[in-house]
Amino acid sequence: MTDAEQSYDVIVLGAGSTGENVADIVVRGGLSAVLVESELVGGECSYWACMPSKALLRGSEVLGQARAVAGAAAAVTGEQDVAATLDRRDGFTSHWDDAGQVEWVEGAGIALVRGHARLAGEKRVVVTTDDGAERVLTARYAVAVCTGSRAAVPPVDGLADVRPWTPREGTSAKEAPGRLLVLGGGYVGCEMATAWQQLGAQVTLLQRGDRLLPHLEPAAGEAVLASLRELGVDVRLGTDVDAARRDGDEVVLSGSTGEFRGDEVLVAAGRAANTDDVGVDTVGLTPGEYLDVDDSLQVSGTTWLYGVGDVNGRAQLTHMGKYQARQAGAAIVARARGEQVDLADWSPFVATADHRATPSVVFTSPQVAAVGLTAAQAADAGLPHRVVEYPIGSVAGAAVFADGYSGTAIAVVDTDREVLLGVTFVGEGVAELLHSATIAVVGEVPISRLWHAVPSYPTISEIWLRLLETYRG
Ligand SMILES: Cc1cc2nc3c(=O)[nH]c(=O)nc-3n(C[C@H](O)[C@H](O)[C@H](O)COP(=O)(O)OP(=O)(O)OC[C@H]3O[C@@H](n4cnc5c(N)ncnc54)[C@H](O)[C@@H]3O)c2cc1C
Ligand SMILES: NC(=O)c1ccc[n+]([C@@H]2O[C@H](COP(=O)([O-])OP(=O)(O)OC[C@H]3O[C@@H](n4cnc5c(N)ncnc54)[C@H](O)[C@@H]3O)[C@@H](O)[C@H]2O)c1
Repeated sequence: MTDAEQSYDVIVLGAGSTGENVADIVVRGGLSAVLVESELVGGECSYWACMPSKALLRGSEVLGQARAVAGAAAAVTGEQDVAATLDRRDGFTSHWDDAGQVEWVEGAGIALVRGHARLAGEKRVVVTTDDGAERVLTARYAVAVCTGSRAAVPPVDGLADVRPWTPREGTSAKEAPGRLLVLGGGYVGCEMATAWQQLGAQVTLLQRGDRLLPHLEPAAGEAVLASLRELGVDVRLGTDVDAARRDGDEVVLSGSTGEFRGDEVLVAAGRAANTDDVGVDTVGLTPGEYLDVDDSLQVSGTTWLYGVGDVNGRAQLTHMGKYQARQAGAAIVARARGEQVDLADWSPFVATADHRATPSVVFTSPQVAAVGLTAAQAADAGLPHRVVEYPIGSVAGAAVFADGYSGTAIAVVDTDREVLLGVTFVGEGVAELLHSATIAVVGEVPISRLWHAVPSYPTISEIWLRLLETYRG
């Protein structure tokens, strides 16, 4: 080590929600850690993803829920104050200032270096700081790459040249665009179309294939499609966009179903791994690819390198990145102490839930809350299963929640073991129901025991009872 080099037990590349948690866990475990961040401490979730997008959606959701209750609806006499909603969004992002998160990092005893980090061989990282200087960091035990992901711009002719919005612009725009084209009908496309249409834009959503939210139960995409159309969004399924151009101030997309014009286009077509400029080639890996990791988040073929969060492509959700961070952090600490790390499913060192029980919520109206396997995934996995479905609107709690409540619950039951493989709820306000399902799936609670988990009356949770009764037949 030269004088200019600094050594830490653990180096963490990227101070998003994942990297922050890896660093925190290893420091709590008695190791020293340094976080390297090239942009804002807190990463996408805080500034350009979860928090601003949910803030953009929440006002419209509250208004919709009030309008769905006779009596209360009479009080909704005005329109949403869009400027105030955008101000509230700006508050959640701390006006894109990370001072609060930096304070947390310092308070947690984690060192912070600002700059662009690149691996430079085993356990060695070179950071290029904003003034162009280089700092060399070496790790005694481990390096965790938590550099996340960015919007993937699909190979559509001319798309990169029309300066499309990515989710960054889609969540941080200072005003609603007049006409917004949304390319992609997955999580981002459905949420952002729901948000901006209700904040004054005229949205056209273009999605290839025959449904929205294709990775979820078909009922989810159907309900969100109906609600987007009711809001006035022009949804075009079966539209594979293959060319883009600017025509004066307009952006024009062409696809298999015609030509579409707007003032802006939001690309919501999936993510790409931030591994293209992180020096992974210096340790024998291919830049641009997701990091291939085992269940303790250790990069295959190494003993010191970890890939945690969006960068491994396993489950690109903030809560799953933080879960992986807790598991990887525990594994790093144990290995540093020379302890054996148990790689069996559900051990304290592995992220088994990535495969078996990933929960997610799409914050559209209705919401889609899902955990574990869909029916199609259970079939693909060759698991013996039965699908049980029930309309949530028939439950007393739902009828009280909103007049004419409409929703669906779907449970996928493993018929050999009589446990739940997956559950999906589609309806207003179902996000908070999801954790009950996650506990049932992770705990592999037998159906016979779930009968004793009595939901309170009159809550939407009574849907559990209806699902169990339907399964029993
Ligand atoms: C519009 C949108 C809405 C979303 N909403 C939700 C939601 O509601 N709930 C949910 O669970 N998930 C949501 N997600 C997904 C969620 O944002 C991600 O899963 C999460 O942010 C990933 O965290 P991460 O720390 O792994 O990566 P990031 O948050 O991407 O953090 C990586 C960090 O590494 C830094 N970095 C990259 N390269 C380098 C380098 N070479 N040197 C130094 N630093 C580097 C980056 O600047 C960044 O700060 C949403 C995503 C989008 C796009
Ligand atoms: N609420 C949440 O938890 C939340 C919200 C937003 C994002 N996220 C995370 O971010 C990830 C990325 O979201 P996303 O919506 O960008 O990706 P996605 O994979 O969910 O959806 C992208 C969609 O774009 C379509 N598409 C791609 N190229 C196309 C083309 N040329 N023409 C027409 N359609 C095309 C695909 O068919 C796909 O359905 C999600 O998978 C999720 O992990 C989570």
